[in-house]
Amino acid sequence: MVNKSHDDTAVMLRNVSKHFGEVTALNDVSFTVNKGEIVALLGPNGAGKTTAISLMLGLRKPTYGDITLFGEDPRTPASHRYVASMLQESKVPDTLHVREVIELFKRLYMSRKTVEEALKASALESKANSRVGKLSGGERQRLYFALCVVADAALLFLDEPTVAMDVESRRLFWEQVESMSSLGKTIVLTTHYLEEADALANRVIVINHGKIIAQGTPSAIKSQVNGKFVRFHSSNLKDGVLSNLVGVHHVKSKDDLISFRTFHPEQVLQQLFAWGVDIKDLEVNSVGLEEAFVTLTSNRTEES
Ligand SMILES: Nc1ncnc2c1ncn2[C@@H]1O[C@H](COP(=O)(O)OP(=O)(O)OP(=O)(O)O)[C@@H](O)[C@H]1O
Repeated sequence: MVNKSHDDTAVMLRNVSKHFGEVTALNDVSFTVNKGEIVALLGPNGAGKTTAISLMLGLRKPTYGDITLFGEDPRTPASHRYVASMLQESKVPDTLHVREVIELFKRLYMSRKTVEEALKASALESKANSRVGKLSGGERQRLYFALCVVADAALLFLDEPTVAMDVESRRLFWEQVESMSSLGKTIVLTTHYLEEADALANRVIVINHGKIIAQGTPSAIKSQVNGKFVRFHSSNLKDGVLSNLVGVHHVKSKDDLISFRTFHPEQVLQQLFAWGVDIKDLEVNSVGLEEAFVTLTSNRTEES
């Protein structure tokens, strides 16, 4: 039984599990997405991200648990008018022209957005009269995004939306997603580009083996493993010196370039200086989201 909600919740999953025979793709997952939020689902291959999207879209039925979109069951036609999606297996007929497909979606969603606006948002103006079958992989992805733009739906599900896009297209896509969010659209995306989640998402939900293992703002996720990367050149650092220091991890050395991770860079460097280690071109950087993600999903624990 689904409860109607009239609050700020756009998406709600409560104790959702999905089994495919012996495989547990999602295991007791609960989260909400508020109206206007951009939430990124992150996780390694097979983590359960696409399964979560397909359940939220009502394409599959959860084995256990409840899901609502704006208080409605996603499998009821009523909820479909709010939603547009870019899925990994998206397809449109190759023989249609780009402009025709966008026009078709505009009519389907009875949207007031214009075809020109969608072409511009996806930088496809010059391809408007090309057949879909002639588009490159990246242009095809941009077409699927143009369909989301023209649909003008309140809620967007984007499953690995920037796969095959070049750097410039990806930047344009980020700008467009941000501007849609500023207009109050709610966006749920999956991505393997962790810098994308860092750049775009208000909140990141990290999934591994069908379970949520962390969630929060990108900086909160990073702070869960808030060590520093230290890198420098040295001509006289002896092998094994760093590995024997307490709180120094992942020591790597190649020729005279040394790198390691630590929660206490000041103390470690002070010690090295005191020992007369020659240190040049020193860099101390915060751990990026990518590193945080790898650490979280590989279940490594490190003492400080
Ligand atoms: N239709 C299906 N039948 C059987 N098993 C499935 C099915 N769909 C997904 N799975 C399994 O469920 C698990 C989660 O898959 P899912 O596609 O949701 O992962 P993902 O996080 O989206 O991965 P990727 O990043 O590779 O797209 C995997 O073990 C997958 O093999």
